[in-house]
Amino acid sequence: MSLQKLKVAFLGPLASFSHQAAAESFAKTSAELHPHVCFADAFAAVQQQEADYAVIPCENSTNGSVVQTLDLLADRSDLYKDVKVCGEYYLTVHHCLLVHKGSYPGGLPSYDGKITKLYTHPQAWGQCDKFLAKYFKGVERQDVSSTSKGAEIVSKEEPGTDERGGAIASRFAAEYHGVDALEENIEDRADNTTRFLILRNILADRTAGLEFEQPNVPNGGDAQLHHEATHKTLVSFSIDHSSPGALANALLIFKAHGLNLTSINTRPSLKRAWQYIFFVECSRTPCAENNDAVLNALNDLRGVTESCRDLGTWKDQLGVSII
Ligand SMILES: O=C(O)C(=O)C[C@]1(C(=O)O)C=C[C@@H](O)C=C1
Repeated sequence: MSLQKLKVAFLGPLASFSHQAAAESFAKTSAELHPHVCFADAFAAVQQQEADYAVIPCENSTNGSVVQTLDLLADRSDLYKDVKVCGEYYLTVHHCLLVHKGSYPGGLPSYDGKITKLYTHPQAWGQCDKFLAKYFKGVERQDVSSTSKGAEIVSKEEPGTDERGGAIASRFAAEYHGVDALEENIEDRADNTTRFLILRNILADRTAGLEFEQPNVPNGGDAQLHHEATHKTLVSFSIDHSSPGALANALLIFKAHGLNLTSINTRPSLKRAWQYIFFVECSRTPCAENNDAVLNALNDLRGVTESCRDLGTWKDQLGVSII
């Protein structure tokens, strides 16, 4: 293995939640963290082996799937054919409403209703529904490339203009961009958590032997040491929509190989309206008898699907089972 530091790509600018997830998940290594302006650039960096890993959000416990990530995993134009998932990381996400420094020294009680525009990443709106409905009903919302980008925009506002902005981002972003938090913990649920996928290039020798392990396991704690983690696998496929039972047949294959289905997502195929790419996640507790279960299931799936792709297997950071 080369002595060069590991390079980890994430959605920037610095102080995004992706930055936090990348820093925490690679805390035990002396990895270099590289911000990218969009998820696609982080995927491309891994495909081109400019980065060893990318840390990409895929799902939030309050607001569901990150569709931008599913679309990149769908890889309809074969741009990221060597990119696979090798790990996951769960980050508790606390949002703040950030405003230009000094604009409301009295915090939320001193707010005069004059914010005309809110900025954040599209995923964050649905995580703060209740707070936004209570204080910012009808205020224009502008999607930006990340929560940290929103904080940066607010930090650069010219004071004294009619346009006043607010950004939804982390306390870390407030400190990094030098803006104030009008209110903290504005997420609908205190347990608001985003799951990040760790991606690597399967052709890269440098990362082949490394197994990703979350340093601060959310529910397992010490018990994890005495238990065998389950493994998760992500597969995408498309089927012949006109054939009755095509989807049922594909799903039955997972059962036949002892793979437990844990989630199903879809995205439009973009070949024909109302036809889909299916994303199936399944899990198994590794043992001698099921070592080849994923391989065999994929072989069988190829027989009943139009296209099928193995998107990787990794250690489940939540589920533990007794050996
Ligand atoms: O905008 C950011 O800070 C990100 O890292 C992206 C992202 C996401 O897409 O889910 C990450 C965590 C939060 O759920 C909100 C936004």
